[in-house]
Amino acid sequence: MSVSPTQQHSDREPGTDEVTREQRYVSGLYAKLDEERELAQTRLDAVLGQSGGTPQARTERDVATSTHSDRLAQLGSVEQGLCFGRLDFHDDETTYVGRLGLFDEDHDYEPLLLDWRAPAARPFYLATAASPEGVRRRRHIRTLSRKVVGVDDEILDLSAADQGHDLGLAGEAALLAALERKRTGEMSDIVATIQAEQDQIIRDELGGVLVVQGGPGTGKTAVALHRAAYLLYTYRQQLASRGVLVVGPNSTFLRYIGQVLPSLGETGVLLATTGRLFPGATARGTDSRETAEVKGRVTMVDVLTAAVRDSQRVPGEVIEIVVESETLRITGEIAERAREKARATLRPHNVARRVFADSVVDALTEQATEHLEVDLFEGVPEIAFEEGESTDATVLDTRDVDEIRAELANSPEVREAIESLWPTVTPQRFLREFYASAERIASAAGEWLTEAERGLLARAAKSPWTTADMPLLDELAELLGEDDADQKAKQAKREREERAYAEGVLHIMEQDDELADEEILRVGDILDAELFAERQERRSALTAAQRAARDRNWTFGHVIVDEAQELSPMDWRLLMRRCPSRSMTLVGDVAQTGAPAGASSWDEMLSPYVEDRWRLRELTVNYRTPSEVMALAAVALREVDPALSVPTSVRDTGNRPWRAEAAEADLPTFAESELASVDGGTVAVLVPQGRLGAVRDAFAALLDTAAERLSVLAVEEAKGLEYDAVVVFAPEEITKGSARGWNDLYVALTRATKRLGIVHDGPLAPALSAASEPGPAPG
Ligand SMILES: Nc1ncnc2c1ncn2[C@@H]1O[C@H](COP(=O)(O)OP(=O)(O)OP(=O)(O)O)[C@@H](O)[C@H]1O
Repeated sequence: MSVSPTQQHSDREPGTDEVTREQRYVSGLYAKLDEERELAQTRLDAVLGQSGGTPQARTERDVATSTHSDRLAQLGSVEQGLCFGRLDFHDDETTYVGRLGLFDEDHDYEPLLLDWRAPAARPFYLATAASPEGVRRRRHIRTLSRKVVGVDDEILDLSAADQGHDLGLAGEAALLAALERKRTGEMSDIVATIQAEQDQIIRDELGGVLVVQGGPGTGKTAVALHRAAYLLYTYRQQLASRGVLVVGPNSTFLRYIGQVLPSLGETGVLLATTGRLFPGATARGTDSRETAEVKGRVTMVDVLTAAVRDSQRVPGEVIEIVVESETLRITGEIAERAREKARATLRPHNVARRVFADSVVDALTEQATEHLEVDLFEGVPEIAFEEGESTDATVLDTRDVDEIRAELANSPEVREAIESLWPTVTPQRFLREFYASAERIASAAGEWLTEAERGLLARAAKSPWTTADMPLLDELAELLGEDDADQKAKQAKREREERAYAEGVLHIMEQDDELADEEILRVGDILDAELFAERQERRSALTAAQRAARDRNWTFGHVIVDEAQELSPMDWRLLMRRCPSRSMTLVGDVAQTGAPAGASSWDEMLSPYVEDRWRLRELTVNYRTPSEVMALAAVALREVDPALSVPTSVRDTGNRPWRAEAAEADLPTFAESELASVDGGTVAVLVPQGRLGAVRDAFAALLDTAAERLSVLAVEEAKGLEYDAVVVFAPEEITKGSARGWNDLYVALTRATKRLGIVHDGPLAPALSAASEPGPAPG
């Protein structure tokens, strides 16, 4: 059974004196918050005011600066809704719950406010009348800025246990108020009203792969983001240095969720689309669905491997190189031998190139020294060898040979010849040249792709990168590798220097310690030089997230993927490289898969990486979409898979979805009427990809005046988003747009928080017609 917004369950209507009482406490908390801010600011100012001093003093200052700045940012982010809950226990204890922890230093650091992530705050989310966990009353405190505007109480005794809470909702009044609010185009946090099934997921252990499956609007995105905040709070030491990565389907979606983590006081999380996960290339173009599907197949690994091998050439004709009037020859045999040696190392292409080059230069050196010896002996009368005298005595000693070798290796002609046979190449250049050559595509992909599929890969060298290219570039980066021997030597030197410096600092600090107190743990006991050097690096001005964004080899402490069903097998290979520890949270809904290369089962998606070692949690309650809208969406879901059912909606609105037959040009009229109905809320018009251009043209004038509240999007772009009212245009065309057309329509129909309408200018499936009612006439 759903609960209508007017049916809010407050067990007792708390009077105004309760509000006044809570105001007093909440005002005290804000006063404490101000005090903490002032303290952090004073400390920061003091540190910033200092200058000069020893290297140790500078290091300490840097650490202090970043600590106080972080604290200030955190204290600044919790201003809205600082305190949102209170628990009264049977033993007369009272606890307040909020966005961060505040303590009373004058009274033994007694908690004034508990951070929502602290274990002691858990009953706020989990306690029910049937299992109250010692809680007598749960109170939601509603605030506007610093003012308490209301409280909602639940008394958790058994008499309340069967009061129709069939969805097991905690804090229904506060929850329904949160769900009824107008959407602004930015997602809000749900910290005050997290439900028990969501809390279990948020606080699930850090290790291993956790899959969260749930229908539309069940809070998967919200849960994923709160989990990021929870993990950073609970495992800060482990995660702060490696960072947490949150992957979303597109940049509109990332903008939509961008404010949630900062509002929870967390700024060190890297948000990215897969199109941004290859440093050094940015996806600006789009592929057709068919091309994206081919590029996403795991067989692309074989194709690229073959393409890289094809680039390791044996010359058709002997390459002649004239060095100091001598003609040296790279024959097919020499190149073949060098290639075999280099491939036998199993090293990536650019790294194995040294072996190839060495082998060719060796062969050329042999030719050159042979010539020289012949020249030296020319005209010298033959003298018979004495018995026992070596017959292979050479005139050139090893130093001469080394010199000749070095000269050959550095000669531009030799280098050019080697480059033509085994080029040093970046992933970007390789892929551009590959796409631009039908011949290379045919040679590498002949065994794996049909002619038509190969045709989909071909494109001009100057075309922009696409999202589906990113995992291919990443794969190539692995296959090609980087000959970074010189860079590594420099890095090792820098690390040695840093360690020596850190040892110096520790030595000074230890001397101070010894003078101070023999009993106290000394710095060296708890921090060795290596760790200290690492920390030095960590406190560099960049956060882990920022450093990770620039480094392809960065591995994250935890990776969260939203809309995980959309990722292709090639995307997964890239992501798994970024998270060798396999500490991951994957949230999605296989019924909403739109990408042709996306997954239809979690098992199929994950088994190549973790076999069956992943755990599944499900979300079953829909917080976004009212039940009337879900009844219509269920029509689309049945077409996706008759065995699936829609999640249960928390709310009814009494508004059945409407339908109207009208042309593209009439859409703005419907949108205007929806804008009026949602009174300041948001409206989206979702259309088939092929009609987007024409529909946007029709909306040019309206978008000028209502851009803040109105979006016109192709269905694919609406993934993960929500609006107060949604108008879906040409549903038949959406379903016919791709092999996953019904999934796309299901996504479109489940974006509305309040109202849904369908406009069609072609036929409408009878089941869709039956689940809606005739709506307004156009104009
Ligand atoms: N416990 C909660 N309290 C208040 N609001 C909630 C709660 N859980 C979810 N919501 C709200 O429900 C809406 C849907 O949540 P969310 O976008 O996370 O769902 P989703 O499962 O990711 O949906 P989809 O698969 O359709 O993208 C959001 O507005 C979210 O804020």
